[in-house]
Amino acid sequence: MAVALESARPAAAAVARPMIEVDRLTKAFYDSEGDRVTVAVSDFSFSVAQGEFVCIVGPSGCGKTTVLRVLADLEQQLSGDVKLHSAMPPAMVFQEASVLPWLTVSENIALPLSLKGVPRAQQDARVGELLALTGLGDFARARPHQLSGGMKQRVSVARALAEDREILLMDEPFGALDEQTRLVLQQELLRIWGATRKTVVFITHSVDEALTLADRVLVMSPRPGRLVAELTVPFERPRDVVEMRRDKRFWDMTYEVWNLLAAPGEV
Ligand SMILES: Nc1ncnc2c1ncn2[C@@H]1O[C@H](COP(=O)(O)OP(=O)(O)OP(=O)(O)O)[C@@H](O)[C@H]1O
Repeated sequence: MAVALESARPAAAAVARPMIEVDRLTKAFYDSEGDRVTVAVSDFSFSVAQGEFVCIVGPSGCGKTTVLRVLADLEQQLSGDVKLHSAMPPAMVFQEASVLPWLTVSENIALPLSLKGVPRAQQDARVGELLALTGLGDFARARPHQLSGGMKQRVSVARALAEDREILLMDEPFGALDEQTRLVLQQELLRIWGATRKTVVFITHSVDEALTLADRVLVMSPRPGRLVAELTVPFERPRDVVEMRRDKRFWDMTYEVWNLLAAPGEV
C-alpha cells in the first residue's frame, strides 16, 4: 500500500484540518521465505492537525521509526490506512546528521533545490533565509568536518526546510547530542517551528524532550507498538526550555509518562 498524498485544501479550511491520518496501521516484517518475522506496529491509529507538533515516545524497538518510515512512504506491505493531506511528500531529519562531507554548509542546504534544478539565484536566496533561521550565517562556507555535532544537525534541519514542505518527520534528531546541546537545539527548533508552523512528527526516547516540544505526546507500548496513551501538553507558547523545567506540571507529566512506559495498558 502506498501512502496517499492529497492536494492542499483551500485556506478557509486550514485552521485545524488533519494533515496526517493513520488508521489501524499494522506493519510486519517478513523473512525472505515470506514467513512472518516481526510485527513492529499493531493497530496504531493517530492523526496530526496542520501546524501541530506531535512527539512519539516508546521503548526501544516498539516501532517508532517504522511509523515514521511508513509516513515517508518508505515501507511496503502494511495494513491500515495512511493519508497525508499535503501536496508534497514529507521532509525528514534523521538521528545522524546526513550532511555530505565534500559540500559546504550552504551547498548541503541547497542540495534538494539544486537536485530539482531550481535557478541559482533562487537557491541562494532560500539558503540565505535558512542560514539565518538556523543560526548558521557565519558558517555558510564551512565544511562538515569543521562543525560540531549540533551544528551538523542544524544543517540537516535547514536542508529539510529548504523545499518548504508542509510535513516534517524527525527521527531522534538530537539523540546523539550531549544534554546541553540538546537543550539549545530544542529551543532553536521551537523557534524555527514557531516561524514556519510546519506539521511535525518527532520521535524521541526522551520523555522530557517530548514534553518540551510537543502539543501532544503519543505513548507507544513495547513491540508490537500500539497506542497506549495520548497526552495533551498544556504549556503555553512560546516556551522557554529551561524555565518550563521549574513548572511542577512538567515533572508531574514526566512521571505520568514514565508510569505509562513502565506499565503500558490499552487505551
Ligand atoms: N527492515 C526490517 N526488517 C526486519 N525487521 C525490522 C526492519 N526494520 C525494523 N524491524 C524491526 O521492527 C521493530 C521495530 O523497529 P523500529 O526501528 O521501528 O523501532 P524503534 O522504536 O524506532 O526502535 P529504537 O527506539 O531502538 O530506534 C524492531 O524489532 C526491528 O528489529
